[in-house]
Amino acid sequence: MSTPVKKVPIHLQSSQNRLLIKNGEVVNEDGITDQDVYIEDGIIKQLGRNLIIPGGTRVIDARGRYVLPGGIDPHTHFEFEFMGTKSVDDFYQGTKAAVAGGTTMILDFVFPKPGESLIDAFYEYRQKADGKVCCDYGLHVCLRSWSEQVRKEMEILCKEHGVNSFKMFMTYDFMLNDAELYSAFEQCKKLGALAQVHAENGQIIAKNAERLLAKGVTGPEGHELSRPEEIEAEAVNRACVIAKQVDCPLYIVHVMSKSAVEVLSQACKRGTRVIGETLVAALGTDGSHYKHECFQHSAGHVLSPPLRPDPTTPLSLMNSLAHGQKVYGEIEASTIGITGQPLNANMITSPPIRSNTDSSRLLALLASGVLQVTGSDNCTFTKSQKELGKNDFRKIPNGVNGVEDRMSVIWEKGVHSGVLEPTTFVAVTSTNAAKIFNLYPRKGVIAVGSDADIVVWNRTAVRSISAKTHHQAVDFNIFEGMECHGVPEYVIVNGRVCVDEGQLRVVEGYGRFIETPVFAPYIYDSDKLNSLKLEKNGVDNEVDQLQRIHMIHLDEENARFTPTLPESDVSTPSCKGARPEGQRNMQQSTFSISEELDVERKSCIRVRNPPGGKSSGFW
Ligand SMILES: NC(=O)NCCC(=O)O
Ligand SMILES: [Zn+2]
Repeated sequence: MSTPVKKVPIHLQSSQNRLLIKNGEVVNEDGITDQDVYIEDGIIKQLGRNLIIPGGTRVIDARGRYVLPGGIDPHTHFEFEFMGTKSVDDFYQGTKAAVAGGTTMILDFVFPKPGESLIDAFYEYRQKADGKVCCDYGLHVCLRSWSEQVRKEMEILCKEHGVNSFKMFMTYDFMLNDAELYSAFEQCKKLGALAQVHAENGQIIAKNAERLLAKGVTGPEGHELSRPEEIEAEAVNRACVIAKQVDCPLYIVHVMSKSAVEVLSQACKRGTRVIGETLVAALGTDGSHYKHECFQHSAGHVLSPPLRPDPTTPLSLMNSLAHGQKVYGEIEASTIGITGQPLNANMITSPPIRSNTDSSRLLALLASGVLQVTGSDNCTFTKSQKELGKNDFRKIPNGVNGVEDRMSVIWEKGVHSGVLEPTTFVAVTSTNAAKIFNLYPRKGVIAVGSDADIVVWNRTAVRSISAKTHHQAVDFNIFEGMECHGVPEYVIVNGRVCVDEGQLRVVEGYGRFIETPVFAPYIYDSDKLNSLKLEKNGVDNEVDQLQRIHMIHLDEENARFTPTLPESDVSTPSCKGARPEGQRNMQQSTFSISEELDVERKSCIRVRNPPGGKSSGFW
């Protein structure tokens, strides 16, 4: 079977396009600067004010707006065959919705059928996705069993197909047992890949569910009752313990509860190398919906692990995201000496060694910063699909929306409400995912040489979320009615303006599969990442810059330049496949979006790294 690599028709390529985003404030994870951004051939070529640019360049006036790296959603399940049905957002509708919300790259999960080879399943996903995606995408691969064959195929996927992460489940009928997890983690470590785990104790859930059903609890409330917080926390702890035995970096997907965060904190203190991802669902809403009298409403909120009834959960998770950033930039390694692993030498900053009491306090802070990434886990089922579990909560297809609303909801609940800095928002919605999955600095940052995946963010505009107006295929939205300050006014995907003054203009098949090389420096060698000096406030020194940007890719293969298979296997999406939602001549003249939102202009960097530099590493 050939690898389905596609070429975008020449008239849809962005290579000839030139774009200047003028007068905005560029927000990266480490600071906010007043900069114009000049883009050519889908790449950021210059940053600064008063740039010299070619005539005929389209200009977007971003006065009063933030200019952010496009969102990276590390967790989606488009057209996923699961629980006897298939999620309704496919790779077209799902990535279209992503772009509408300011996300310019997603990572989905290859899920093999029972007994199917991982490689075949990977090819099938490439075939499903390549002709449909409206933005760039990458793939994690799920392990639904363990065998020698799986071990070998993991190696092939890493070495030949640009996969660097494998997800394992501790629940569902395809869960791995502890010994199997141990072996899979060993193999991840050997390959330089990242082990991802869905942490819930599946055996206990099954027993709890039987008991609840026997008592007559059949509705969606039984879903959460059968999988309380400690079921999640126990599995998180177990995954951490197993990973630590083989010193394998671990990524816990969808951390949904305060108990799970607490366990993660403890594991960090013991030196486990663990990254926590939480979901926009958990940050934006809670488990009170399971008590709703309408089945469609409560079932519409069913996902695993479930939303938590404790109403303090969303804010607590948001605080953990906020701490993660602050702490990693501020704490001196020698202060924490007793932890061993969590901090690396690059975190050493100027403050003096503190007292033991201070040390404990900082240690506690460090431990609380265990969440670094936000995903959507977008896995959408319509109201009628959710009816599959009308008489038995175990059969309600698990999953909710989020790919479109992730950025707005996290801005609203995080930045607008004063918990997150805009820089932290960028870190947890984009940069950290880019680093963890070895996409940085191609993705996740506005720097010279990076892909032009950019959002012009209007933080004063307000929109109301509704299933009636969202761009997803699903007929339900867990954030229905939420008012969000923060609207993506322009979304630029690889240099192409795909949201233009709020109008969605995506092209089906425009996105590319992006390889994720193994041994991500952020995970395995943060010294290397820290040695990278990005040009974030200067005019292009193009050759040097591009060399620096690409040097961190240990595997020199770069999906942008190198198709996975020979040219003969390259397939081109037909005209049928290319579905422009509206195109625009990017050479058109300058226009201004609004003068009235003009903010105080400042010509210098407003937010800086802490003295001594801010670490880029997690441990
Ligand atoms: N999370 C969820 O409920 N659905 C998607 C599949 C999974 O990640 O478990
Ligand atoms: Zn998932």
